[in-house]
Amino acid sequence: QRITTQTSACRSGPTWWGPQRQNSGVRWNSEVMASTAVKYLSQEEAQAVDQELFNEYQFSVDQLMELAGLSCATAIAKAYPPTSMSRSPPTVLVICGPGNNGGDGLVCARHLKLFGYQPTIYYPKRPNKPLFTALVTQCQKMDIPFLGEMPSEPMVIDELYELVVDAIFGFSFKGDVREPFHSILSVLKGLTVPIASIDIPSGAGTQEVGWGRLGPYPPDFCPQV
Ligand SMILES: NC(=O)C1=CN([C@@H]2O[C@H](COP(=O)(O)OP(=O)(O)OC[C@H]3O[C@@H](n4cnc5c(N)ncnc54)[C@H](OP(=O)(O)O)[C@@H]3O)[C@@H](O)[C@H]2O)[C@@H](O)CC1
Repeated sequence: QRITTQTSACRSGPTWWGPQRQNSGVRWNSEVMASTAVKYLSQEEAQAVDQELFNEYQFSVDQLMELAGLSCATAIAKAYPPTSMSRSPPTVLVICGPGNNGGDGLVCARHLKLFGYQPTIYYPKRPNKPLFTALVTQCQKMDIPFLGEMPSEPMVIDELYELVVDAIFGFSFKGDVREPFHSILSVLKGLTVPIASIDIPSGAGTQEVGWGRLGPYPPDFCPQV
């Protein structure tokens, strides 16, 4: 079943538990499994999958975040191979938000570095939790720089980076975007370099399918586990 209700989270393939699982309210029939088309989950469905993985399958957030970040870096490397980019190594700006979507971005940056990219992270609002401080330390130990300020002009980002990873908000975004993220999204809207949004385009949480704050929704490229 193609899921085309409100606010959707992008998935690059069928979920791993097979076509018969229906606990999350998402049906995967053989037609869907055979299809290469992208499928979408509503915000509620994505949150239900999240709860199922934590509660029923007893995954930890660290496990899922590592898989999510690695999967996103892998998808980016397939869509934008280092050899296809003009710089060597290709420069990537990873913008991380205050929740788990931002954590996915930190993991993604670490794996992008291993895949031959040169990531730089902007992480303006950092939760004071061991998981996130550990992820920051791991990036620092890999000599991934953190920006003190977001460039205020889209043109500056276009000149410095070949790709931007949007790891600002995932499926828990709601309401109107608050600062500093409102200004950040305004800058991102003016970019010409590609934006890879993790899970969903940030700010799309309450938007109808068809239009997100970062542009047409679904976007061209939106990796997830
Ligand atoms: N399910 C899975 O299997 C896995 C899911 N994973 C990932 O987790 C993501 C969901 O993570 P999440 O629940 O932490 O929420 P997320 O969207 O990152 O942001 C929450 C933060 O945003 C803030 N905020 C909200 N609205 C705002 C506004 N209008 N303006 C400004 N701020 C606003 C809010 O702030 P608060 O309201 O608390 O002040 C809070 O700090 C999911 O999309 C996927 O990427 C993987 O890590 C693991 C595997």
